[in-house]
Amino acid sequence: MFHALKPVLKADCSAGQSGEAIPFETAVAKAIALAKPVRYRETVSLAGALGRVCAADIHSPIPLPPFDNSAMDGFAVRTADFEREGPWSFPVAERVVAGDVRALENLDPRIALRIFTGAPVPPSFDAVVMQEHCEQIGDVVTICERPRRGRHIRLAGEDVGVDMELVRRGRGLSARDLTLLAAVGIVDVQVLRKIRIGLLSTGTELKNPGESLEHGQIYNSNQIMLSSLLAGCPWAEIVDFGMVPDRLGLLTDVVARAVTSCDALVTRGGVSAGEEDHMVAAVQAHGADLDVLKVAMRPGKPLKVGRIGNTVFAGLPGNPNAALMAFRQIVLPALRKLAGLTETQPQWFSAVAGFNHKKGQGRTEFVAVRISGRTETGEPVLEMLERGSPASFMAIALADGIALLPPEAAEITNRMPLRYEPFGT
Ligand SMILES: Nc1nc2c(c(=O)[nH]1)N[C@H]1C(S)=C(S)[C@@H](COP(=O)(O)OP(=O)(O)OC[C@H]3O[C@@H](n4cnc5c(N)ncnc54)[C@H](O)[C@@H]3O)O[C@H]1N2
Ligand code: MOO
Repeated sequence: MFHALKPVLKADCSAGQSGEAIPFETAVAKAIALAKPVRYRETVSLAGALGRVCAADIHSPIPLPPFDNSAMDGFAVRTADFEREGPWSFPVAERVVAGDVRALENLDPRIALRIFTGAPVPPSFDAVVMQEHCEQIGDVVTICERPRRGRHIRLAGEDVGVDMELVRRGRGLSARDLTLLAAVGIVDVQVLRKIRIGLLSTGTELKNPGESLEHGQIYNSNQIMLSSLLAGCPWAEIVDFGMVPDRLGLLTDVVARAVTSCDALVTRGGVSAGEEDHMVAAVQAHGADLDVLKVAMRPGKPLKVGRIGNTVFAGLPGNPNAALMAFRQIVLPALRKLAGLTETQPQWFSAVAGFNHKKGQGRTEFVAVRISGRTETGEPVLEMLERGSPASFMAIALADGIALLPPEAAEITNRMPLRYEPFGT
C-alpha cells in the first residue's frame, strides 16, 4: 500500500534552497560585511591577554635598551686611549655588573673597567673588548687588538625608540607581542570584550556520546568540533544551547534566548531543503535577514548567514565536513571581524596537486589532503583523501590540512598549483 506523498517543494522555498548559489568569495565578503566589530573595552593584565584583541594602538613609554649596555663579559675601554701601536695595558679601575645603578661619571683617563653582559656602560666608554681577547694580571688588563668604536655596546633605543608603535589595534595579542610589552614595562592592556557565541545543534537523530544509540540515531560530533575550534579563540566566549530536536517551536524558543544574550548564534543542521529542516524558519520567526542562502561550494552549499537584529546568525549544514569547511572558510572570518580582529581570513600556502580529480566547474571545493612529498622547490605535494566526501570523519582526522580547488577549474590534474591551508594555523 502506498502512502500519499506530501509535496516536497514549498511554494515559497523558505529554506533558501531555491535560487542561484553565490560564488564562495562573494559569500565570504557578505559574511564579513555584516559583522560589525564590538566596541566595548576592558583592561586585562598581560598574563590574561594572550589572544585577546588589542583595543588601541600601543606605543613604547621607554627606549629599549633603556641604557647603553655591554653585550659581552669583558673590559670597557675608550677607543681614543689606543694610541700608537699595541699591545695596550690599562689599570682596571671599576667592576660594573648587570643591575649596577651607580652613576659612574668623570672616571680617570686611560683606564679600563671590568664589565659584564647587560651592565651599563658609563659615559665616554665607547667599546667593550671580550675577555677572551684580554689578559688580566692583577689590576692591569692587556689588550692586543685595537677595538672598533661601539664594539659590543648595545646603545639605548637602538631596538625600540620612545613612542614607537608596538602593537596596533585589532591585533590578536601573541606571546611575542606580550613579550615586547613586558620588555617596555607595560602591566596591562586595553582589549575588546569577548564576543558571546551561542552554539546549537539541531537534529532529532542526535545523541550525546555516552548515551546508548538506537538504529537511526547518531552521535553529536559537531558540538565538540565547534566548541573545540572556538576554545582556541581567546576572544570568544561560548554559550552552549545544547541539542534541540527538529521541531520548529523548540528551535524558535532557543533562538529567542540566543538573540537576547549572544553576539552570534552558530547552529548546525536543519538548513537544507527538506521539510524536517526548520532552522531557517526558526530564525525568520525572529525577523532574520539572510544575506547568504546558498553557496557555490562543496561541501557547505546550504550554509546560511545573516543577522537576527544585532546578532550574527550562521546556520551551518549538518554534514560534519560541510559544517567544518563552511565554519573555517566563511563563518570564522565573520566572527573574527565581529571580535574586532583586523586579520580575518585564513592563511593559504602554495602547494601542488598530487592527484587527478573531476570537479564541478563554477564551484569552489574544499578537500581534506595529506602532504605526500615535496616538489624540487619545496612546495607540498598534496594527496586527496576520501574523494572529499562531506560526511567522512576519517578523511578529516587523517588530513594535514585543506586544499582549495578553484571554481574556474573543471578538473584538477597532477602538479596543478593549489592553495593549501594546514590545520593548526
Ligand atoms: N534535496 C536536497 N537535499 C539536500 C541538499 C539539497 O540541496 N537538496 N543539500 C545536501 C547538503 S549539501 C547538505 S550539507 C545537507 C545539509 O543538511 P542540513 O543542514 O539540513 O542538515 P541535516 O539534514 O540536519 O543533517 C545532514 C547530515 O548531517 C548529520 N548531522 C546533523 N547534525 C549533526 C551533528 N551535530 N553531528 C553529527 N552529524 C550531524 C545528519 O544526521 C545528516 O546525516 O543536506 C543535503 N541534502
Ligand atoms: O554541503 Mo554538503 O556537505 O556538500 O553535502
